[in-house]
Amino acid sequence: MRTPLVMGNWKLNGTKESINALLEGLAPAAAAATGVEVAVCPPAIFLGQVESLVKDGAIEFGAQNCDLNTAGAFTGETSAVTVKEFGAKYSLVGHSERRTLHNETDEVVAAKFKVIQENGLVPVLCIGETLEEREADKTASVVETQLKAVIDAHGVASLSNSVIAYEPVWAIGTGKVASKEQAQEVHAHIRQWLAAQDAEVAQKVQILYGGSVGAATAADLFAQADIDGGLVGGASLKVEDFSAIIAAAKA
Ligand SMILES: O=C(CO)COP(=O)(O)O
Repeated sequence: MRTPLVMGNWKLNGTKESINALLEGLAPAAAAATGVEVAVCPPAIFLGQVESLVKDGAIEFGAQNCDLNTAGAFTGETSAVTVKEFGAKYSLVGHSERRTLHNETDEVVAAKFKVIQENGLVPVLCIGETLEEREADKTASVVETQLKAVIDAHGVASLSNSVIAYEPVWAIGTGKVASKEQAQEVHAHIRQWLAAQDAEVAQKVQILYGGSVGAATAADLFAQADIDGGLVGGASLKVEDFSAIIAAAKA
């Protein structure tokens, strides 16, 4: 059995005050969600603040991105070593906004995946197709290529200590959530494709769905056989919505 994981990606949002309020507000839902892991990924500058606010362990946290380098003359970057030092468990890698806005190729994503893992963090590998790719019937090949970049570089076993987040680009921030059937179809494909290479890894790895997950859609999505939770953007910034999404992950 895979543990359900509900993770908030706060992107470039939050103030000291709003993050205090958000974590305080989420505490009851996180505490009530036995058997569900809850995590948040704040902007890196807030990692220390989040660390000091989640001491009871009901909420884990992670970075949204780490640099390829862990120290040195890399102005403006975030080191996986530092993220780990602040007590984080996870780092996202390959989010579509990084791929698009920061030109992160599959090769860069694969290299970052390794740096994150080598420094004791669990990479959350984000993959997914654009609308154009979906309409051209390329969804399966796009996600396979994105996974293959990591497998070719580091072996399929490297995925056993990671999380995969399927985030169709057309569903991110658009309010157009994939239907439960659409999402399950891709999740099942990912798991079958992985199983052909390593059955154990395929059974173990959590595959999260991301893209306009909301309080109204979460339960149906999370009930699908191959959907192990969610990576939630906008709705994770609202106590009421994210609390309902956390509750929806409880079997
Ligand atoms: O990008 C996402 C999470 O990483 C999804 O964002 P939204 O939930 O705002 O669509």
